[in-house]
Parts: sequence; structure tokens; C-alpha cells
Amino acid sequence: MLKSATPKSLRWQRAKQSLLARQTDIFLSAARLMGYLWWDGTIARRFPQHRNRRAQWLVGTLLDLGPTFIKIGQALSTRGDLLPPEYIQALGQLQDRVPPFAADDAIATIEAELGGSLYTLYGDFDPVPIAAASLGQVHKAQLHTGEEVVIKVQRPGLETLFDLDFRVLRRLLRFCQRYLPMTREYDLDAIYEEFAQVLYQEIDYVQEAINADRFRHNFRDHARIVAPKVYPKYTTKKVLTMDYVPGIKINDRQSLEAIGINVKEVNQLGICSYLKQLLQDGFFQADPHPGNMAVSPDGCLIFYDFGMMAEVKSIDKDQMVRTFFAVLRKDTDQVIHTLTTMGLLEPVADMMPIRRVMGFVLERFTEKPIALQEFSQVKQEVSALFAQQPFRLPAKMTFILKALTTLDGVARDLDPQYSLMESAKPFVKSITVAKGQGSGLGELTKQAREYITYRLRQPNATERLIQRLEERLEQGELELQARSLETDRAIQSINLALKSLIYACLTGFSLLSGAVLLVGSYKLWAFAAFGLAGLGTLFLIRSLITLAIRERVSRLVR
Ligand SMILES: Nc1ncnc2c1ncn2[C@@H]1O[C@H](COP(=O)(O)OP(=O)(O)OP(=O)(O)O)[C@@H](O)[C@H]1O
Repeated sequence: MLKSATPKSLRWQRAKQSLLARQTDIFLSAARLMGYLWWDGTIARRFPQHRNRRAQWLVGTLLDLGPTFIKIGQALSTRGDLLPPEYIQALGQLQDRVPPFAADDAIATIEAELGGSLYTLYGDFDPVPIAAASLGQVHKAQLHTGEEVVIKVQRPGLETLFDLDFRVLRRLLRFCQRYLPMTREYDLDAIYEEFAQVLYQEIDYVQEAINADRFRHNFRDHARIVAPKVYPKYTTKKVLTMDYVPGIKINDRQSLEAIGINVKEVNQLGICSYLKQLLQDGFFQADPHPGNMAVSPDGCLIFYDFGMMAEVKSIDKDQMVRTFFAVLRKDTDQVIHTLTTMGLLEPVADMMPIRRVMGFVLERFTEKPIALQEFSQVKQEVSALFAQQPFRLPAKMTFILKALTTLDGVARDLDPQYSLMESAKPFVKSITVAKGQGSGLGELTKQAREYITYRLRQPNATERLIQRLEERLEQGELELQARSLETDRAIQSINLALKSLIYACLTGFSLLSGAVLLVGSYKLWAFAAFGLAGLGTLFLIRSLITLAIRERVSRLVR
């Protein structure tokens, strides 16, 4: 029997899990996290080192709680809008820190699932896994027919643990909805349902095999995109056997450059393959993190993981060409129209916030890399979008956004200056020169002509400035303050006249009081009142003189 080092036991790896013990663990961790987030957001706001420590605590806790929570952490690692940057950075490491499980357990699963002893099934098997992920681990092996393969084996007891965790999470959700009013802002039920659906789909390797076949079929004419071939005879719900296709991790820029791979080309390949998946096939890999993509020594892009796929309505080539040129022209309405056709946006009564966010994205991000922090500038619009009832960002759109932001991170690791439009060009070229129905050539000619006219009609710098000001006024970013010199002068004169009136009243009242006090033999008080009257007279004279001078000057100016 093969032996391997048994890794340190974590809480979720206990042989028997009771609902109560699991619930206590999860509730306590959730309470601590909320406390920490509150503390970091208020009292320790100016101490990033505290947040760093807490972020490390969170990573440790998620690892300790096991696969369900590691997956939640991975999903959260792209939500810079929800968590502080220190947490985001720490959660990014979750991918590489999942401990492997014992080879004996992997072998037991393979034998139970495929119904035979290991060496009747495979010619060779390496007990040391080449990778360990949250849901399974990957062993290299060889079929009796000689093919080099990898076997992805699911972690033992994963489905039972998922069932338990999702029951506890449902209870946690009810608790939050009942006792924490601020959590009612989020549609927690929808998030829960979506998450459960995605995770259960991910632990079904038969489904993953079907996805992999479909993906391979879609890229059958693209020699530089590789998806390993699956062996259905050696595949079940918990065991997946596929061709061994080694490669260099896509974000390992140094190793790629060392063997002479052009990272710009890799970016182009990645972005074009995603555009094809999204627009042409309507079937895309929703989790493009660096562990799921690699580059072969001859520069091909390898996709490994087909557990998390999403479907969208594909669009025809004419519409694709139209949309591409609309992006170049920064034509917000056309782009919104395409997204609505694809079911990625739902039309609402007030489309202004959507238009503004889209305008912002087209203006800033088409020519240069996306900087997520720039989104803070349109945060108001984004929250306005969510506040709009019944506005809802369709779940698929959140998938796409997650996929695109992850892909963008990978692309930027490779080439910090990459340009989305530049990298997309080969894809646009490929759809326009493709033969067959709706080849897009006619549309391309029409769009290109319109684009040239658009470029020629581009306003000069001053016109652009005026246009921008107009837009900002329309969108309420600027308020117009009209001030006239004439009005200003009139207001100042009225002010002075009012002051004079007040001084006159004060003088009169003081004189009168002085006289009364004098008659009543309050000499001292009477002098004080006369003094006040004198002072009032001085001020009165001064403001009357100023008023007269102002009058003169304005008459002269006029
Ligand atoms: N066919 C293959 N050939 C060579 N290496 C592979 C193959 N499939 C997977 N690997 C290696 O195993 C690693 C994990 O694979 P994969 O992403 O499919 O596992 P996973 O359990 O679905 O992980 P996660 O869901 O966390 O992304 C990959 O990063 C890659 O290094």
C-alpha cells in the first residue's frame, strides 16, 4: 500500500461532524469576523497592520473550516467593494494553501468509484499529487494503453460536508435576516441559492467532463487553445481522468519569458478566447484564476478546470461587429442594447445610471488596463443602480464581471500596459473573415465607413471641452451659477442702505434715551447714551458717504 505524509488535521477533517458542533464553529467564526470588520472600519481605521493580522486570521479560519468556506473566500477575493484591500490580498493566497489529502484516501475513492483495483485500472499511478485544490487533488497516472493522464480525485466526504455546511449557512442567514437589519439590504437568499448551485455543480465531475467536451468542441478549429481530452470510461461523479497536458502557470511571467514566450501574445490569446466564449459560443469558463490556465512550451493556452461554467445567449456576427465598433465609438446605447439582448442587463425605467456607468467604463477602460479603484468614482451610480427597484444585476452578469476582473488581473500580471482593444483585434478579424452565413463582412464595411465618418467628425479640443461640459451639466455633475456684476452692485448698495437705516435708528433711539435719562437725573447713564448716539452718527455718516460714492461710480460705469 502506498504511503504519503499525513497533513495536519484541520477542524473540517474530523471523522465525525455533528450539526451542532459545526454550527457552533461557523457561528462563532462569523461573529468574530463581523466584530473584526466593525472594529477595523471604525476604531482601528488608521492601522493597516491590524487589518493585515485580521486578514491572516480570516485565511486561517477559512482553511480550518474547510472547502465550502475556502470557496466562499475565493469568491470574496474579487470583491474589493465589500472588503478592505488587506483582506482581498490575503484571500488571494487561499488558492495555493489548501493541504493535500492522503494518497491512500485518493486510491480508495478511485477503486470504489471505478470498481476495480488501482493497477487493473491504471498502468502507473504517482501517489504524490501534482496539485491539491479545495475540492480535489490531481495525481499523474498512465493508462494501460500508454496514454499519460491525470486523475482528479474528489476530497473524501466532500458532499456530506457540503450538505452539513449549507444547512448551517441557511440557519446563519435566517439569524442575520432576523437580528441584523443592515444585512436585509442584500438579497442573501439569492446569493445563497446561487452559491449552492455553483458549488454542487462543481463537485460533479461527470458534469465537468461534459463541459470539457463541449469546450473542446467549440475550440476544435483553434490549435492554440487546448483543453485536455477526457476519458469517460475512467470518469465518475468523484473521479475525472483526462490527458496529462503540462504547462507553465499563466502568471509565471519569468518562466514564460525564460523559454522565449511572448507574454503579449499570451494575453491576446487569453482575451480573444474569452471573447469567443462569451460572444460566439455563449459558454464560458467562469473561473479564470491563474491555477486554471497554463501555457505550453510551444505557446498554446491550456484550460484545466471546467467545473464552473456559465451560459449566456450568444449574438450573431453582425451584432458582434456592430458592438465592437460601438465600443470604439464609445456608443453607450449600442453597447447597452447588446448587453440587454444577451440577457445581461434588464431594462429599467431610468436608464441614466446604467448609461453613466457604461459611459465611464467605455471612456476609461477600453484603451488602458482597468484599475478597480477607479470604479470608486462611479460608486454613487453603481449604488443607484442597485437601489433602483426592480433593478437586478442578472446573476450571469455577476459571473461575467467576476471572470473579467480575474482575467484582467492575470493579463495585467503578464503585461501591466496591455490594452483590451489592442488584444481583441485578432478576434474581430477572425469573425469578419470567417466564411459562411452572416460572415460579418457586409456589416464590417458598413461599420468601418461609419467609424471613419465618426473619426472625421471628431470635434476639436475646444468643442470637446464644451461637449464634456454640456454632458456634465446634463448629468447634474455641474451646477451653473450665473452672476451679474450689475446685480452684485445692486445687492451691495441695498446692504449699505440697510446698514445706514440701522445706524440711524440706533442714533435716534440713543438720543431719545439720553434725553429721558437726563430729565430723570441719571446723568452718567445719559452721557453713555449720548456717547452711543455719537458713535451711531459716525457710522451713519460713513455708510452714507460710501453709499453716495458707490452711486456715483455706478452711474459713471453705466
Ligand atoms: N490535464 C492536466 N494536465 C496537467 N496538469 C493538470 C491537468 N489538470 C489539472 N492539472 C493541474 O492541477 C491543478 C488543479 O486542477 P483543477 O483546477 O482542475 O482542480 P480543482 O480541484 O478544480 O481546483 P479549483 O476548483 O480550486 O480551481 C491545475 O492548476 C494544474 O496545475
